Amino acid sequence: MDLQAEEGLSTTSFPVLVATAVPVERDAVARALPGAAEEIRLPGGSVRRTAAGLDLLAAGVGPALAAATTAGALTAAALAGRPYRLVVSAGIGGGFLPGAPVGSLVVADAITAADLGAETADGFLPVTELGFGTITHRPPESLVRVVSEATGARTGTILTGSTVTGTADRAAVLRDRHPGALAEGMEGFGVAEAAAAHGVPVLEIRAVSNPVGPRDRAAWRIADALAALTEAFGKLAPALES
Ligand SMILES: O=C(O)c1cccc(C(=O)CC[C@H]2O[C@@H](n3cnc4c(=O)[nH]cnc43)[C@H](O)[C@@H]2O)c1
Repeated sequence: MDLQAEEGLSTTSFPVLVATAVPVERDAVARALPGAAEEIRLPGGSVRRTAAGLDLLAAGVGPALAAATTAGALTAAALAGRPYRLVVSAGIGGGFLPGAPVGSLVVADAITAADLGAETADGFLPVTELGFGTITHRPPESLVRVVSEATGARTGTILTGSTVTGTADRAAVLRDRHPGALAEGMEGFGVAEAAAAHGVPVLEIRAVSNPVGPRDRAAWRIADALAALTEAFGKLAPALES
């Protein structure tokens, strides 16, 4: 169905775009939202429009694909005359212990690219120190507070990387560079870059499926984290609508 033809279906004319990485995360968010939903085709993907006024997008794994897909959805909505008023990057993620144990929820007060820069003989230099771009997007404080109060989410930096941390050494490096980090994912910064390009505020919410550290795939609690994501959006959707 054409996006423009869909005008007026939503409960709000300025809906919220929720970008997850994969369909199971999108479906976990959808389970929290009662009422009919409709699939809207876009170039490079599709958006699930819910009666709650949240459009759900499985934007892909990793910052580059997530940025490209999110930018496509933002552009399509703007061209259709119903631009999004907020973008939410949501999904499962790694949690830094002890601040963010498995099963907990984290909302970002800073969305930071952990590996965007250059290695030098003297260590890692972020792109900002090379004179380019940005490595951090800051969600509006008032919205972060709304999410935290509605869901009980812990507030801190969520790091974005193209590689899932898999060793204690790498986790220690990240802690050292980002003392405020509570969680790690692979999409938040990409989604935030797309939102910033459209002048739309962004949030990132991660349900913790595994600790950040030595890789132990068997210990990942993906089902529990997806359930936490559903519970969070059940509380969040009414708060975001208001
Ligand atoms: O290592 C594996 O065997 C493996 C199997 C299934 C999935 C993965 C992923 O890497 C999924 C990445 C996916 O989930 C988010 N995520 C979850 N935990 C973390 C983490 O500790 N660090 C970074 N990202 C994480 C991420 O946003 C991706 O969308 C691996």
